[in-house]
Amino acid sequence: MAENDTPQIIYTKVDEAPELASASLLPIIRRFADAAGITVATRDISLAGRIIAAFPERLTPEQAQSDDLAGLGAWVKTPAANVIKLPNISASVPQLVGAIKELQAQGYDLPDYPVDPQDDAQAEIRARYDALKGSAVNPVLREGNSDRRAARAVKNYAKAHPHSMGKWSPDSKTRVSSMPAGDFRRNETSVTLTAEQAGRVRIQLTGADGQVTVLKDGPDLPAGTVVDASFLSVTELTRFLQAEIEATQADGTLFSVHLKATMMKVSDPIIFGHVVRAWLAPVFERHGAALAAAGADPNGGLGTVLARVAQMPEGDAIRAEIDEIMAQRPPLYMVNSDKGITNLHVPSDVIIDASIPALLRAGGKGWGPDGAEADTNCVIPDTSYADVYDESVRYFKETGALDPRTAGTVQNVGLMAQKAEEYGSHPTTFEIPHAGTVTVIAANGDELHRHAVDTGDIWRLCSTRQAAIEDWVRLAIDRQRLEGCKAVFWLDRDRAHDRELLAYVEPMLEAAGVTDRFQVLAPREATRLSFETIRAGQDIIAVTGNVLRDYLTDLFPILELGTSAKMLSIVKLMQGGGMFETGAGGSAPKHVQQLAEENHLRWDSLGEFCALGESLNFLAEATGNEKARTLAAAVEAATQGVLDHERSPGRKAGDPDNRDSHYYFAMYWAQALAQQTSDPDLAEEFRPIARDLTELEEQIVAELRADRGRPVDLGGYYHADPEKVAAVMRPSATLNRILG
Ligand SMILES: NC(=O)C1=CN([C@@H]2O[C@H](COP(=O)(O)OP(=O)(O)OC[C@H]3O[C@@H](n4cnc5c(N)ncnc54)[C@H](OP(=O)(O)O)[C@@H]3O)[C@@H](O)[C@H]2O)C=CC1
Ligand SMILES: O=C(O)CCC(=O)C(=O)O
Ligand SMILES: [Mg+2]
Repeated sequence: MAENDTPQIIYTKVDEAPELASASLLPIIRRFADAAGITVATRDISLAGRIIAAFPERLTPEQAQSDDLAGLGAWVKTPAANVIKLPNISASVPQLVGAIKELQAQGYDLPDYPVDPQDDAQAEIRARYDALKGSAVNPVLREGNSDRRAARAVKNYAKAHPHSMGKWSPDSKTRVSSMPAGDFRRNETSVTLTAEQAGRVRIQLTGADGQVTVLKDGPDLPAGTVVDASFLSVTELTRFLQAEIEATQADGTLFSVHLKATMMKVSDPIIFGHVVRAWLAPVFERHGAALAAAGADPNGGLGTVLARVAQMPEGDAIRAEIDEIMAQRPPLYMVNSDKGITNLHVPSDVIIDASIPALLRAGGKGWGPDGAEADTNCVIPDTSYADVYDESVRYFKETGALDPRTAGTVQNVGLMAQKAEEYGSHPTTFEIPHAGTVTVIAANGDELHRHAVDTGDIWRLCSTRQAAIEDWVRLAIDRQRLEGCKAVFWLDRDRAHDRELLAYVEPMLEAAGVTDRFQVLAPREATRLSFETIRAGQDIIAVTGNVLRDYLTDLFPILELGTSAKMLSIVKLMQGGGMFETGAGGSAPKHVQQLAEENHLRWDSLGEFCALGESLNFLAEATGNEKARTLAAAVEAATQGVLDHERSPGRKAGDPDNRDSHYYFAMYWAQALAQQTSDPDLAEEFRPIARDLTELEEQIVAELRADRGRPVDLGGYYHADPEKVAAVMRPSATLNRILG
């Protein structure tokens, strides 16, 4: 796999907008790093790259690719690891199928995705593809806990240049609705493994006839692991969804469902499928068997169902029935009203961590089928974390929108290492095949959990390791000591899992003598305190589990900074290495479409700039490379320059875009290196570069913008042509020549 045998920094090759941005930014980074003798290698963790690596035997030597994710997964467990990790696609089935089709069209002899495997060979193919589905990258690389916050300069910039905020009205009809009973939170049980219980657990389902099915022999869990089990009742879910469809009709609002079908890749597509089923209930009641036979799987979304119906012999009649039902339903919250893409079309189009904050920023409004904004019923079936959003909605109705000019900031310390909590649960999540009792049996035979379940219920086991928990608490203590601000553990004494965590947290705080510096609050109370604190202009640290880490590092940044793309996201790897994620958001699919149609890339690489500075500083600390430290200081100056001179990309074609911002970043970076005095060699090397980049500004900018406003050809979506991408993303011959 080696592009370079001993890289000092690995920059990930990903998908969509950040990958397009890399085509322009990475050559700049490499040119500058080279001056300090630093090698920056890439590893391909894109969806297309992972698909290619999964089928080596079917591809030509030119097509075949190594399994870079496995290599990186091993590297992050070593002290030398230094990774700049950009956001990648966590694929839903429609995205996976799209990527496979694109690669097939490019001549890759890949098998189709078997929706309904008919034999062992197909089941094996399906298993290989399923391993690539959903959040298959982040949990492998995140061998440490998470420290996410806005850099001081970024926060100050947001205060001085506030983004627009929608108005909140006290009589907004927007609300969050969740199951009244039978959800994961209410069914949760939790234990901490003793030394005797450590080892391989067994998960089994015992039917009414006494027959035992082993759902899973494993995983192996060490002593001290917090092991939770829970299930979501499908009967309760269906009842709840029917009631909410009716209630939405009565309220006169839009209907929307917000899930995390990417990270929760087993449970949430099933829940999403139940929403599609409930929405089209009469059609599924009448034609369930025919729809299933045609592969119209509601878990793939309304888009998949409609596409399959169109291929059925009786398709026109069923489609007419679907249209009739849709017309009777309340209006749906839309992903794209121009194209008729609803909330229910694709399970990965509406992802809760980004979707709800965007709605909150807009004053509680979603987009309806008529292209107009409207109040919305936000359906979040499970109550485990829905309180955070429910309290946010209530708070803004009471107080009005947050003012980004004066708001303080909520930082996050997140428990993430070693596939902690729900985000590591997909190998131990099951759609229950028949009614019975699920038990979890420890290695020594002790029964750890017992739940009575029904056909179709979604049962899962989550685990959180002691080493990860202790590392997280130490990180929280360190961060609080450095910031000196309020800090809150978002843990609920009424929740089984949280009580087990507190049994670790409280003695550690006590032993460190810092109990008085931390509060412990349930998510609802912690949400309110956080908003009250930042509204008063103060800062606060949210110390949370993995799901809230994800949710809050979009929620607060989107309200405070307008986006989570500008966040500093440090993963302090437990074996001593460092991983620097770029921002807290995703891969912005809409941005690719805009580039293809109008040659404008509105992706903001500020997250990459922040990660680069941290990565270089980390390298300097780890290896004593003083030039890396000088480069890092200059990166910080360049980032400040981009902010001070407002060189970030604009949203619309005609505005400066991502490429312009990279050019200015390079110019400020070179200027800072030319001006510094701690390393005369670097100053000497960058003086002519800084001079050329400064003096030739007009020419470079003209070349960068020459073809804007017209469609461009990237040669693919998931697997674009690198030469075509380079031509689009590096259009200035002058800039390319200066960078050599
Ligand atoms: N760390 C990771 O690997 C992550 C991966 N993902 C993956 O990313 C994909 C998309 O996820 P989604 O939830 O839609 O979230 P995104 O963050 O990609 O999109 C939400 C919106 O945020 C804005 N945005 C995000 N990043 C930037 C940026 N750098 N510059 C400017 N604007 C930005 C864009 O707003 P606008 O359109 O208004 O410009 C974008 O449409 C999914 O496949 C998901 O699984 C998601 C989160 C993290
Ligand atoms: O891995 C993913 O699918 C998304 C991760 C994410 O949203 C986050 O870490 O903020
Ligand atoms: Mg997130």
